Amino acid sequence: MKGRLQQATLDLLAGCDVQFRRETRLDIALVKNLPIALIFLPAADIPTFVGEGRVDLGITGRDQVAEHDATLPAGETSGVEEILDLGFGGCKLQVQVPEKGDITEASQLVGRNVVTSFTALSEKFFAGLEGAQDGKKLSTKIKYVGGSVEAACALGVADGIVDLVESGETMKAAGLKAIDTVVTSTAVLVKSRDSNNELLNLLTSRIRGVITAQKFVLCQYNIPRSELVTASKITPGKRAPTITALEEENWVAVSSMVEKKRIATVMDELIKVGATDILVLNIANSRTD
Ligand SMILES: Nc1ncnc2c1ncn2[C@@H]1O[C@H](COP(=O)(O)OP(=O)(O)OP(=O)(O)O)[C@@H](O)[C@H]1O
Ligand SMILES: O=P(O)(O)OC[C@H]1O[C@H](OP(=O)(O)OP(=O)(O)O)[C@H](O)[C@@H]1O
Ligand SMILES: [Mg+2]
Repeated sequence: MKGRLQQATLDLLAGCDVQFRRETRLDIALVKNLPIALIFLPAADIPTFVGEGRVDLGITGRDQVAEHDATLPAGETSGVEEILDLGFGGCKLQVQVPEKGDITEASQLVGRNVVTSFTALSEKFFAGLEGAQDGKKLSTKIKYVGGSVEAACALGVADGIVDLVESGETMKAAGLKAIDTVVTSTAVLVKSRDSNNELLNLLTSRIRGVITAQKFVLCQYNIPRSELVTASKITPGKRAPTITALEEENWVAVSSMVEKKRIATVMDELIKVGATDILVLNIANSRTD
């Protein structure tokens, strides 16, 4: 996880209490409080190292895993197994063409020049459009470039590109528009298919705990017992809400994990069914598996 995903990954490791000091210019670091080594690799190379079982766990983009898998011969199982969506690093791999051109759909690029860093996924995508069977030569010409893919159309190297889009600013600045999506991506935790050991499971469990904690808040409220069934449907919790009796007769206190992105709506609904004293608390960490 070198590059763009690095900071979020470092924050995640800190949340897991994985302690290490990385010497400048060194891409390997020994963890102080666990018998593991961390290796900082470019996102695109991680599926190869993990897939070959050289590294047990990896953090990279789902787009990179998909690109790696697309290079495998038909029928071969990938050595890379996705175990967790980490929620950050969201982006889309999209087909883009000049804004002021006559191309409006990807099929119009068939037989023309396409530039990308994701050649295997692009070949698959255009093979699909061409109805080409495995092994049949593609008429669309897919060329690899390592970076600044967005410059290819303006430089006359490509009629269209396949590149990542997050905010869309790069695309807009280069005078391009998206006409199709090849893959939607977020950062993922991957494991080597044949790796399985206690440390791997421990680390996975810690990472899952931190990610869950980031995704959820704890919602607490008081509600008349008569409304409990209705309220519990609004906040079912991860397993079930925790119910505590209040000193006041016929009232209960409820405490339940709620997805952060749903919390405003959940509070609106709770108010409607008679909940009072609604509190929302951040969760620093969690372990639910
Ligand atoms: N603009 C972006 N927004 C969000 N995530 C992105 C963006 N660009 C890339 N990513 C995600 O981060 C991963 C790694 O991207 P990164 O830019 O670090 O690699 P790179 O382009 O190969 O290297 P570099 O840009 O350092 O030359 C991508 O595969 C993708 O999953
Ligand atoms: O939609 P946006 O928010 O503008 O982000 C998308 C851009 O980010 C990535 O490039 P990066 O900065 O990694 O440079 P690179 O092309 O050299 O990899 C990607 O290849 C796009 O060019
Ligand atoms: Mg990049």
